Amino acid sequence: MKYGFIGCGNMGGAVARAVCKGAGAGDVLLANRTPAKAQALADELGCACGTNEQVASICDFIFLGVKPQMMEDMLDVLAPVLESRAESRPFVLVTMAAGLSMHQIRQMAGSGYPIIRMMPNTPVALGAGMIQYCYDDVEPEQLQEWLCAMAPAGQLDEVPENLIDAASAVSGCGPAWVYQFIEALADGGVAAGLPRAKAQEYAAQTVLGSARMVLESGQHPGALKDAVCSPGGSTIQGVRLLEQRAFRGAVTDAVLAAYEKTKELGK
Ligand SMILES: NC(=O)C1=CN([C@@H]2O[C@H](COP(=O)(O)OP(=O)(O)OC[C@H]3O[C@@H](n4cnc5c(N)ncnc54)[C@H](O)[C@@H]3O)[C@@H](O)[C@H]2O)C=CC1
Ligand SMILES: O=C(O)[C@@H]1CCC=N1
Repeated sequence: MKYGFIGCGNMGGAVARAVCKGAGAGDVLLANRTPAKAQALADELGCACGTNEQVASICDFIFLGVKPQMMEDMLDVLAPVLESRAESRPFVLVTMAAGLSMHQIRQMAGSGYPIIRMMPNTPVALGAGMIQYCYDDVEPEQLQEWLCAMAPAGQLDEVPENLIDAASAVSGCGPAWVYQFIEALADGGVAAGLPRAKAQEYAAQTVLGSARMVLESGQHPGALKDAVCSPGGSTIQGVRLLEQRAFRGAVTDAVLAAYEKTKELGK
């Protein structure tokens, strides 16, 4: 079995979904503390389900999808399993844990195994994720194989490890704040008289289309904003109000608060 997942929650489950597309479900093995959760996802994706020990024993890429605070206890149990196979059947650890460095994961796993550290986000579930990654001691063929398996997850960007925490605070956490914005935009529409379902559709499609404009036009977001604001029109009144309420400063501070907390998780 090539790809194994330990922890199939919101993020591990979304990545497993992508890898089933990229590598084929027949090459994927899922494990979770509550086995029924892994079983339900395995049934849906058409892949296999097993135990942490099985993933650690037989998979070539071992995705670690548990919370950072649970990583040490989880790996403590698996360290002897990893050690006993390392010589005969090498493997790559793949961590997605916020705040934990490759060095820390290796210490917890018991040795300096080849490792990929990635920072995905939940839109990975739809193939629309943003994933930063870095690695150490991984063979070029192994990396290529991993990149192929991960391709259906979304945009992959290699970065030095010292940028992962900052990236996590933008694209790892960012979906939560975008959902808050969509909810608020829809609430405004409902307040102005739109039915809820229409308000939500209009808000979400607006965020999707605006994001595509930024990515595909290459224009600065400020210039794109200016193109919406007619002189003496309605939009600039909303811009004025959001500036009064320190909208952009609040978002920037949210990123920095998340960045500081991410660094704390690694201590
Ligand atoms: N949720 C997100 O948007 C993102 C999460 N991450 C990272 O992904 C990792 C997982 O986070 P989530 O999926 O959000 O958490 P989650 O709580 O949804 O999923 C964690 C899963 O691990 C299972 N688990 C816990 N201990 C276990 C053990 N000893 N053995 C096997 N399974 C075990 C839990 O039952 C649960 O299903 C974390 O390290 C987090 O930092 C990274 C980027 C984004
Ligand atoms: O909130 C968290 O800790 C995780 C890391 C990035 C997104 N969610």
